[in-house]
Amino acid sequence: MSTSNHLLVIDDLGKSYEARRRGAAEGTASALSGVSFTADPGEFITVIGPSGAGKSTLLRSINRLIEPTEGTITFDGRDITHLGRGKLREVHREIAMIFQNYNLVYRLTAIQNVLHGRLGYKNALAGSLGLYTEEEKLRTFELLDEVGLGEFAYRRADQLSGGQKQRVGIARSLMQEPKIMLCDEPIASLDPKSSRMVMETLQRLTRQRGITCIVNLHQVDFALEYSDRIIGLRAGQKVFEGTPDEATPQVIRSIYEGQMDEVVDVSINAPAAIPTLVGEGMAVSAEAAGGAR
Ligand SMILES: Nc1ncnc2c1ncn2[C@@H]1O[C@H](COP(=O)(O)OP(=O)(O)OP(=O)(O)O)[C@@H](O)[C@H]1O
Repeated sequence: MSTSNHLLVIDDLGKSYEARRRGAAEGTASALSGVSFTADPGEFITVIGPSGAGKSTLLRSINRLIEPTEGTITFDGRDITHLGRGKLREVHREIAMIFQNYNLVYRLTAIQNVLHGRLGYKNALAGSLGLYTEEEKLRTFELLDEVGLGEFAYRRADQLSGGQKQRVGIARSLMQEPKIMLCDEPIASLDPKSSRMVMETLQRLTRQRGITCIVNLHQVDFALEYSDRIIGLRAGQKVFEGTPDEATPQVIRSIYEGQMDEVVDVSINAPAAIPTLVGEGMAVSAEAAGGAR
């Protein structure tokens, strides 16, 4: 596969875990196998698939929070698959990560959390003493404004709503000046209205700043609504890659084969795709339509 011109090239990526459960035979279990795709600047890509399909494994392998056991990851023209710790730390500045549980320090204010986005640029002493430049401090205000949280700058993180916490997480990741944002189920704990705000914020960042977003989602409707491209995983393998228009109800059904009860339809305003599936006798959890997993 040519690595030229793409921001990210994932080639034949695989991950096997040691299977050493009590009573089970020793060996390895494949969580991800032969996954290849590319991502370009400013693209909004979602990864969908049933529980256990390998979505988190894929996302976390890209920045090597999980070490892949096969394949290569080329980021910005550089093979980072086997990069040592020091060099990887430099690369991590440009690969931000957004987590389902926000990963904020709750006793600190929104601003202090956003400043933490600069830690990757500081030595250990400056980081632990919280030595930030005036420019960096000003930047936190701008970024909190940008995600609609200017008035909450001095609010402790534990006094923010879930959607606000996630937007602080997004502002913090922007402090890194990333080229790519990996978002692992960023809206799984949020109600539909907050989910929409977070998705709109992420989409705006890709459009306006040319940041690439790769987002793991359970909410198929949101994937259809916000993505430039959708990747479907099933049992660790890529079984679909295409535009939302190409992700027909039939395609969605094939990705979730036998697990349609996991399809989460959160869209109250545009429930176009899922009712078609329900109409064909597929089960969609009524509880799931509330947006939480
Ligand atoms: N640390 C681990 N050790 C062994 N197996 C693991 C480990 N982490 C994940 N797995 C397995 O790898 C497979 C893929 O898991 P992964 O969490 O990537 O799926 P997922 O699509 O993100 O699921 P979910 O939507 O439920 O979060 C699953 O079968 C899971 O049990």
